Amino acid sequence: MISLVTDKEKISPRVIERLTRYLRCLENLSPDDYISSEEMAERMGLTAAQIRKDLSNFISDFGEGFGVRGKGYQVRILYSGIEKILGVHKTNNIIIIGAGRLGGALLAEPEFTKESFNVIGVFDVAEYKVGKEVNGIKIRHTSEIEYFLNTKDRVDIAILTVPKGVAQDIATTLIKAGVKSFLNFAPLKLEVPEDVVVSNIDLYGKLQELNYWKEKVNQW
Ligand SMILES: NC(=O)c1ccc[n+]([C@@H]2O[C@H](COP(=O)([O-])OP(=O)(O)OC[C@H]3O[C@@H](n4cnc5c(N)ncnc54)[C@H](O)[C@@H]3O)[C@@H](O)[C@H]2O)c1
Repeated sequence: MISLVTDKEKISPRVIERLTRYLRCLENLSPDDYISSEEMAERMGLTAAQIRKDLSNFISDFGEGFGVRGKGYQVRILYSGIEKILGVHKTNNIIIIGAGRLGGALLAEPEFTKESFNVIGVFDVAEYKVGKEVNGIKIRHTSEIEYFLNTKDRVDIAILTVPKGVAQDIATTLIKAGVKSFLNFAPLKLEVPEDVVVSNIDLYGKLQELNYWKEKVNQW
């Protein structure tokens, strides 16, 4: 229905990050309402120009932008458009490797029972965890991964919540079996081929960033 990237090469990761925030901003609004870039900017602590610039990277299937002159963006259209850009309007099958503290917490997250991000498998090496269920999903032994990937549904994203020392080997095995996207929590840079994407989550790094900005704000 809506939204094509005009030129993927030009889209920076920052724009994609802001798109996910736009979705969060829109999801509490009435779908039939319109919202201006100024109102969105105020709600999100951004500038209206930034929002307009981000959204101008994309066009609708009708060859138009998202906004309606004098009215702003219709919530429903902008929301579904951004979902389409991000690919979250379709089901993404996820596996989690490492059912420890972090993996267990992610599994308990209700977002992962939604259709758009659907956890279809969880793997761990600890025998005493294998066979247990978390959030209705049975933990399988890591040795079953390759069989699982060859026989079950397509896996779109693998989340790595394993110790640093085993993460690369696991990623390599998964890549050989066709997994192309990783959300990596292990504190190392995964070596992956060009056609594989990795998003690293580093909470400690975020705290350091925050600390920098906290100090800056105190100086202003
Ligand atoms: N990115 C961040 O901000 C952040 C924050 C906390 C932890 N971490 C990292 O996330 C990872 C998990 O942390 P945690 O606190 O959940 O650890 P944890 O020890 O509680 O869990 C790790 C799990 O991985 C399993 N495991 C070990 N080897 C495995 C293998 N070969 N195959 C499958 N499973 C295996 C263990 O049995 C355990 O259940 C660690 O690498 C940690 O450094 C990152």
